[in-house]
Amino acid sequence: MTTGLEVRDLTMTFSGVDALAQVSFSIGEGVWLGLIGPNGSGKSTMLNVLSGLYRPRAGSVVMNGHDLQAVRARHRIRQGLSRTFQHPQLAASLTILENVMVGAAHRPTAEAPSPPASDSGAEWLRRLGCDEYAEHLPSEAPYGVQKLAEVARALMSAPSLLLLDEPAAGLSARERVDLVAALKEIRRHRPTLTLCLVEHDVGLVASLCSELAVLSAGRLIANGPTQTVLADEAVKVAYLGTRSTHDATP
Ligand SMILES: Nc1ncnc2c1ncn2[C@@H]1O[C@H](COP(=O)(O)OP(=O)(O)OP(=O)(O)O)[C@@H](O)[C@H]1O
Repeated sequence: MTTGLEVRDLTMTFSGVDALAQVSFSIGEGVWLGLIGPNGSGKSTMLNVLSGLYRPRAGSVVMNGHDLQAVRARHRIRQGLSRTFQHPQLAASLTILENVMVGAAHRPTAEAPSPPASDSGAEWLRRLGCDEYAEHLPSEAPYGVQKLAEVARALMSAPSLLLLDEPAAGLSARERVDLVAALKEIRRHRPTLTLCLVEHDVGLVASLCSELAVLSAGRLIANGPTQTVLADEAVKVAYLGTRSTHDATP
């Protein structure tokens, strides 16, 4: 059985226009892949297809050897696929810690029903540097903490594949530094976690991901080791809109 994620010939069409056109790539188990591309290139559409919110017109998504086509969005989490959203979707009436604990209710059946103490909600909040807000409501916490709380909630479901949709969007420079530290902490504690990171901050992506996949107008224009992809002429053109001596490398 192949572990990790395999995306084969995915096509997603809105009103006759391909938001994704025959996109194929794979992410090996434990690999962190950055999915980048200009505005409107199809990154969020890809995450929505992977998480089952959108049904593709063609193609398949295979995770750890299982074809997810017939698996509904809400059941994919029990198969080990978890995600965050660009704008954190936390329950307003629950504390940050209570929100994080909600993730434990969606652990895969193969996992212990309740996480070990070393993987408790409080422990993840501490690792991600936001434990001081554990008992606060989301509205009382900084935006960066709300975004990290959503990541912690996703981790509580014990995913083998985590999809992060623009975790740095809306964060201050300081919060971005904290985010990178928090994500590195996740890698330290979950070395087998496979991660797909959608993000506009290419420097941040390059500091975390060993591989990149680049979308442009719904097509995959590059995929491979981070530094190789960033040196690719087609990638520079997609980002800068012109062939030039400027460097897309952060
Ligand atoms: N629900 C939808 N209905 C119609 N068109 C859509 C829908 N979602 C996305 N699109 C279109 O699909 C294309 C890809 O959009 P998508 O949001 O996936 O791009 P993106 O790379 O995530 O962009 P951004 O970086 O700005 O978030 C765009 O042309 C967009 O207008």
